[in-house]
Amino acid sequence: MAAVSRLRWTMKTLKAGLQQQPRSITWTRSMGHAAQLSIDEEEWRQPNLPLEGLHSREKDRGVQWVFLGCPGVGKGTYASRLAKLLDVPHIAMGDLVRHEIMQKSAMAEQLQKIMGAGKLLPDEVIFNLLTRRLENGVSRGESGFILDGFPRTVNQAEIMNEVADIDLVVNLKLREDVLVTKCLGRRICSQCGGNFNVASIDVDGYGNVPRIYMAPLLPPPSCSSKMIIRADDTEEVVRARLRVYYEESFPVESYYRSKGMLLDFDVAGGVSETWPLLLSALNLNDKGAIQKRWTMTA
Ligand SMILES: Nc1ncnc2c1ncn2[C@@H]1O[C@H](COP(=O)(O)OP(=O)(O)O)[C@@H](O)[C@H]1O
Repeated sequence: MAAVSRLRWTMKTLKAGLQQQPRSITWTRSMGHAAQLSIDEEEWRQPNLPLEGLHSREKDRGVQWVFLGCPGVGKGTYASRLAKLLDVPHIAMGDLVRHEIMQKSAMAEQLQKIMGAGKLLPDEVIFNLLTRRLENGVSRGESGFILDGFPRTVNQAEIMNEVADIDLVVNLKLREDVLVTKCLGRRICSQCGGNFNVASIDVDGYGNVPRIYMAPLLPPPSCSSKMIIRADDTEEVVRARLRVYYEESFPVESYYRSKGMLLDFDVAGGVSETWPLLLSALNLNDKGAIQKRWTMTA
């Protein structure tokens, strides 16, 4: 019950946060460009995450985690796997937006246009969709969440911080040339909604950047004739989304890093290679149990 009332409270405050937005939006604009950020060395220290405490602090609720990272980095893939493992819902903001567009609501056309240009949607819309999704979850008895694609601006992170305890923020990282190839290779089954990727990636390393190999993730025969490509996965729009990420979302990494909540994680290759490394970085085993006390150091 504690989790339910907390979420209800969260929803109320999210709405209140929206009403206060004009003030915060001004603040975000002045912070909204990576070039204006000065990152001091303190911020780059690795966090001492209270991962074990996370379970003992509130035994009656699931984890409340956030996944950050550029388009194509694999947020959806790893967030959904972890959500299954930890028995919490995977809430992908992009999916909520696409679902809203499919409902052909009054604002669908406008949303489609903004999304099709690779831009961010207004916070009002985002909080509205998120609030609705969380409320539905509460009524179904859900507890905890892994958010993917939210928050994407410091303003969103600030409001979220006021209304919910985020336990951990996982920041997935991958070199940009691979991100673009991955986005262009994305395919979705129009029937079952499964996500696949036809890109075969094998790029040499340079300097400190390691070689990356990722085998394609091909659909089963039952899906292969039903593959569709997201309208915003063209090269032009992917590059626009990356630009938006660096300007608007990159500061969110610094925001959480300075709070000691951010876990940076380099995607090492395909799922079979990366997944065990991610579990290990999160101190989890493949049954979702905590392996050992979190001892991350600087
Ligand atoms: N938190 C958010 N704030 C504003 N717009 C969002 C947010 N999340 C998703 N969107 C919109 O939905 C689009 C698709 O999001 P998503 O599926 O998460 O794509 P990506 O592959 O870029 O991570 C974004 O380009 C943006 O237009």
